[in-house]
Amino acid sequence: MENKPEVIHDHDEKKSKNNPMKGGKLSIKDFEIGRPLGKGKFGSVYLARTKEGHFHCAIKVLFKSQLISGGVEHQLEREIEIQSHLHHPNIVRLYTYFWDAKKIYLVLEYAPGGEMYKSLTNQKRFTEVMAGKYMYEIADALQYCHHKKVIHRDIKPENLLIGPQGELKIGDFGWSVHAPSNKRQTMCGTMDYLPPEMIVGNHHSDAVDLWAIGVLCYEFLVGKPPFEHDKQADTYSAIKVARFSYPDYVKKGARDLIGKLLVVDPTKRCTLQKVKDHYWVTQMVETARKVAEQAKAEKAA
Ligand SMILES: CCc1cccc(CC)c1NC(=O)n1cc2c(c1)/C(=N\C(=O)c1ccc(N3CCN(C)CC3)cc1)N=N2
Repeated sequence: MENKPEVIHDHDEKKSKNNPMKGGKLSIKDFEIGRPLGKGKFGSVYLARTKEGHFHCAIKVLFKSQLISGGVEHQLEREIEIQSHLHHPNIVRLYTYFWDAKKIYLVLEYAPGGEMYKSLTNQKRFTEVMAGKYMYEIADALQYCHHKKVIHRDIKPENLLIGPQGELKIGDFGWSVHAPSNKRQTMCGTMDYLPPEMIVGNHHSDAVDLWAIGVLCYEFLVGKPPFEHDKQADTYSAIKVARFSYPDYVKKGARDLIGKLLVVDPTKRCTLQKVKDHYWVTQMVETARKVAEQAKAEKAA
């Protein structure tokens, strides 16, 4: 049976032509662009679908000029390098990217639930069940990242999205690095999530993400972060000694978990496995599962 390279080659050629996510050189012409989904500092994100196969995705359009004036082009390179190799249900997939003369396009997984911070703002604060379920999901995603030696370093509601089943998805790896790192970039935006070791300027490890999910859990339950103060100096001094208080409605289980994450000494913080196994988290995940099951049963009835 003679070898038929041209047939095999054509077959591959057809596959990559039909499925633009595979192999073929992509351009914005391969997509139909839908409504704008969000606006960020360096660009906007649009709902999109491939012309061939109608594959739904989100395309983030970044202007080269803005990246250069922001001095963040290598940060984008790192973000692409890191996020394109992460495959986890609670992390937004970066399928591929391409560029033209003026712009860079990131083809991302579409998260139809929208932005976590808007959901938190609209609801003021989440129920314990939602907060506990989100804590399990983000701990699972970060455990996967840390296992691959990736530290996120910028966990906060603004970088989180909501998936088709209401699940949390980490949407942005702009500040992530390969561990261990003592990279000190000029931080922009809020310092509410900064851990003591990043303020004092020491070498920091993946434990910075443990601190951040402690702040996140508090903000999910209370509607604002634990160290928020009008004056930046007050925020810093509260963070350095982990000084914060709870409103009365925050219950024992949640206080126990947060208290094990917001620990000044990074080596003493609760591990991600212990977060996933924490009695409050497992209780909330189980309740969320039952509520979802009940809702599905009612829908089917
Ligand atoms: C440029 C945007 C940006 C800057 C910085 C960080 C991030 C990550 C969060 C991003 N977003 C980003 O990369 N994104 C990647 C994404 C993505 C954003 C996204 N979806 C949405 O943004 C979205 C927004 C609203 C929405 N609806 C609102 C109204 N509801 C009634 C129905 C649902 C539904 C989906 N899917 N993949």
